Formats: sequence, structure tokens, C-alpha cells
Amino acid sequence: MNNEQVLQPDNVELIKNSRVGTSTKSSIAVDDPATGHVIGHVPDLTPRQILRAIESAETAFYKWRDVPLRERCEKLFRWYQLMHEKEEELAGILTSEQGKPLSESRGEIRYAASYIQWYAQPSLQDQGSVLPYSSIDESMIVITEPVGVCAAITPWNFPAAMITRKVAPALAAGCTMLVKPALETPLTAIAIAELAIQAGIPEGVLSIVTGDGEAIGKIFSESAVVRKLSFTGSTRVGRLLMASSASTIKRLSLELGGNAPFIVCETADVERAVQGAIQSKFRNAGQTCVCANAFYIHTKVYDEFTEKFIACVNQLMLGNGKNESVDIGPLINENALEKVEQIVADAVKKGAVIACGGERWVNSERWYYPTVLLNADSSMRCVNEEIFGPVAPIVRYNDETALLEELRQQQTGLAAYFYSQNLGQVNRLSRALEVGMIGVNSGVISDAAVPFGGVKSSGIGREGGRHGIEEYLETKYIKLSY
Ligand SMILES: NC(=O)c1ccc[n+]([C@@H]2O[C@H](COP(=O)([O-])OP(=O)(O)OC[C@H]3O[C@@H](n4cnc5c(N)ncnc54)[C@H](O)[C@@H]3O)[C@@H](O)[C@H]2O)c1
Ligand SMILES: N[C@@H](CC=O)C(=O)O
Repeated sequence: MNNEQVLQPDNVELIKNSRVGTSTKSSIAVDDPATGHVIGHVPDLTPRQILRAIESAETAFYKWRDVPLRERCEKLFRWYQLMHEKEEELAGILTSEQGKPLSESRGEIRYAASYIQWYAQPSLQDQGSVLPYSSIDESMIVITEPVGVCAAITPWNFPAAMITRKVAPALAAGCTMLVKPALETPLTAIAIAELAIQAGIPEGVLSIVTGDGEAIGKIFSESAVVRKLSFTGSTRVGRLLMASSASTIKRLSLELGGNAPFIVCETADVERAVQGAIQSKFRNAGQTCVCANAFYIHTKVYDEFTEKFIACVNQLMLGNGKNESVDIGPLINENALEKVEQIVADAVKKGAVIACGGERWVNSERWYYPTVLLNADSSMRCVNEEIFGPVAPIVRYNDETALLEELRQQQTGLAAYFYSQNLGQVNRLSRALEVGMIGVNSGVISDAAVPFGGVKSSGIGREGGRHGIEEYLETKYIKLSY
């Protein structure tokens, strides 16, 4: 595999290698968000081809589940090594189709590979048990088994990591998996799957299927062969998939949208808070599910924080992610830009003040200036909705209890961040915030070893860590009379 090979147009060969139906009349163009140029095509697979891929995954499942756990893990470990060896090529593909700066793409490839490394540990899996409640001539045995054929639907913002975070535990558990990547970023998925093949992962165990999201989602969720569906994306689509999966009572993991509050308490180390705020808000131009959304700054540290924060925001460099010194790449598409513009317009109409940014970059329509909105409040979309762009609304507060009550009203619950140097306050806020993940004095929380996921409308289930593999295992009880 090399960069050229993956990026050449109409490259169905890699899809073929990835063991998906090969002959398809139509194809989907993939473009580079920094230039608008088409950089490749992937097949728009028909329902029949998707059903065939599901059949292959089922055939493969009954073999793969019987491959000894250590052997499955060895193959995963080889896959992890290949991803490391090909980090530069994979990062190039990722930046080409997604737009994030190369340094972030390299970081994502390492992060993606770290999930494969993590789940290549045989000792992570439940060891089962023999229960101590039986009589002398009986045994009560509890074992775990793979769930079966699984399907994944993934978003464009993390085209590598959102796939390996699902595939690695599934394959380690003995499941097979079909992945439908986002239409905007299928090339990274295909390149990663190609490495899985090179690592010796057999035919049908991992398949990439490309095509219309709605059609493929319906096939996955209504298929009785697919026993589990793992989705990462918007809450809107998650809700649809949950409803359509009801017909087959499918196991579901839903990693959905967030709206992470970033609170700077009166006791915070403001310098550290500013650094954390920049990292948390502007990674991937604000297009990250755990990005800080709105900033809540205590009135005692408000002036110091906003002054230092705006100074840092003004230093961020915009440009093509392939240029090593760039901090902010383009937004993924025109829809994303329009959404950001509408959110800023709504805030300004309701009284927010633009401290910096607030428009598209003068050099290109595909970028939005990193923006700080002062005087933001909960009547504004920028505070209530996931912005998914480089816009930082700042809300001033002086009553912690009232703030926590306001945050409790939000329906999302993925991540939250706060900065405080008071132990009692750290304990109090950590307990009070209704979210799945919290960064205390830290703007970066992701790691393959931790349970990643949300509460309320931000989702169901956890990915990563020891918890992540449980999503792909069923528990079976066996009563044995001698
Ligand atoms: N919680 C997490 O771990 C996490 C991680 C990354 C992104 N996200 C969320 O994802 C969203 C951004 O990603 P997006 O714009 O790609 O989301 P999206 O929901 O529009 O798309 C996600 C995937 O679903 C597919 N899809 C679209 N419509 C579908 C349908 N009707 N049925 C089945 N599949 C369909 C898309 O093709 C894509 O593959 C944000 O809300 C972000 O917070 C969450
Ligand atoms: N950035 C998240 C994924 C969601 O966008 C992560 O760190 O895993």
C-alpha cells in the first residue's frame, strides 16, 4: 500500500482486497476539503453486495471465533505494528480527505493503532468462572462468547480511530465486523483494512462497505445475521438506528454528539486553563465530539482568562493541513461552514460580542477564523448546541450551584472539563456533572485504556479500556450434572 495507490481515482482494487463486492456501476467521489479536488473514488455498493458482505462475515465468524484467543491477538498485534510502520502514509491519506493538520493526523494514526495494541492483550478478556453454589455432583459454569457478526458505522471527523476503537475489541473477542465509513473519509478506512489483510486477518473477518449511509444503515439494523451495531456519529442518526434496530433486538453501542462545558473556577490556575482550552476547543478545527463547546468562566478570573485566551486564539495559523506549521485546517464541507455561520449570527443577534474571528478566512472560503464570542448565554444556539467548529462562546458566571443546575438541563452528557485547585470543589463538580467523561485540569482525556462514552442523548455503552471488549461478548451459563 502506498499513498499514490490509495489516492488514485476509481481504485476498486483496494476495496476488492478488502473483500467487498467489486463490480459496481456507480462510484462515490472523495474530495480534499482543502482544495476541493477529487482525490479518489469508492464504490457505491448495491444492497445485494452489502447482503453478500454480511453473508461472508457470517461464514468467517464460525471460523474466526474458533481461532485461539492468543492467535487472534497475535494477528492484531501484527496489524498494530503495520500501522506504526505506515504512520506517515496513513496520516497523508487522512489529511488529504479530512483536512486536519498533518501533526494531528499522525497523532490520530498513533491513537487508532493504540486501540489495536490494547486489545491485542489476551488477558483483557473475562476469564469466566465456576460458581461455588452447586452440589458436589454438579457444576455451574459461566463463560463468555463472541456476540457474532457485528457492524459499525463511523463518522468523518476521526476516520481512523473511530474504526479501530470498534474493530479491535470485536476481532479480539472473536466477532467479525463490517464497517461503513463516512462518505467523506472512506480512503483511510480502506487503507487501514488493507493493513489488516497484510497482518493475516482472514477473509470476511473485517470488511469495508461503502455507499449510501441510510440504505446501509437500514440493511445492517434489519439484518438478523448482524447481532450488534456500533455507531459513532450524530444523535439524530443514532436515534434512527436505535429505532430501526428494534425489529431485530440488536445489541447497540451508540457514541453520539456532545456539548462539553469547559468551566474555569475561581480557584483555577488560569495559565493552565488557557492552554487546556486551546487544546480542547481547536483540535480538528473544533470538529471533535469531546471538544469544549461553551466556556463558563467565574467572574473572579474572567478578565484574566479572556485576555490570555483571545491572545492565544489570535496566534493560531490557518492553512492547508499538509503545511507542517498549520494549526487549523478547513472545515469538512460547505454545510459545516454554513452551520457555524448561522450559530454565530444567532449569538450576535442575541447580544454576543465577537472578540476575534467571526467570519470565513479572507484567503479561502473553506476555513472559518477561530472565533471568540463574549457575553454568551444559554438563550443562544452556541451554548445549547454542539457547534462542531472553531467557535468559543464565553459565559460569565458567579454562582456554581446555579451553573450546575443550568448544565443539568442539557440533554447531552458526553464530556466536561473544569479547572480548579480546590480539592473539595474538584470532588463536588466531578460528582455533579452528568457526563460520561471529565477532564479535571486537563483538556485532553482520550486514551485506549479508558472507557470512552456518554450518558443521556450522548449515547449508550463504552469503547476502550476493559469495558470496550464487554460490548462484544455474551455471557453464557452452563449447568453441568455429572
Ligand atoms: N461520541 C463519540 O465518540 C463521537 C465520536 C465522533 C463523532 N461523534 C459525533 O458525530 C457527529 C459528526 O459526525 P457526522 O457528521 O459524520 O455524523 P452523522 O451522524 O451525519 O454520520 C455518521 C455516519 O452515519 C452515516 N449516516 C448518515 N445518515 C445515516 C442514516 N440515516 N442511517 C445510517 N447511517 C447514516 C454517515 O454516512 C456516517 O458514516 C457529531 O455529532 C459528533 O459529536 C461522536
Ligand atoms: N475525539 C474523540 C473522538 C470524537 O470525535 C476521541 O478523542 O476519541
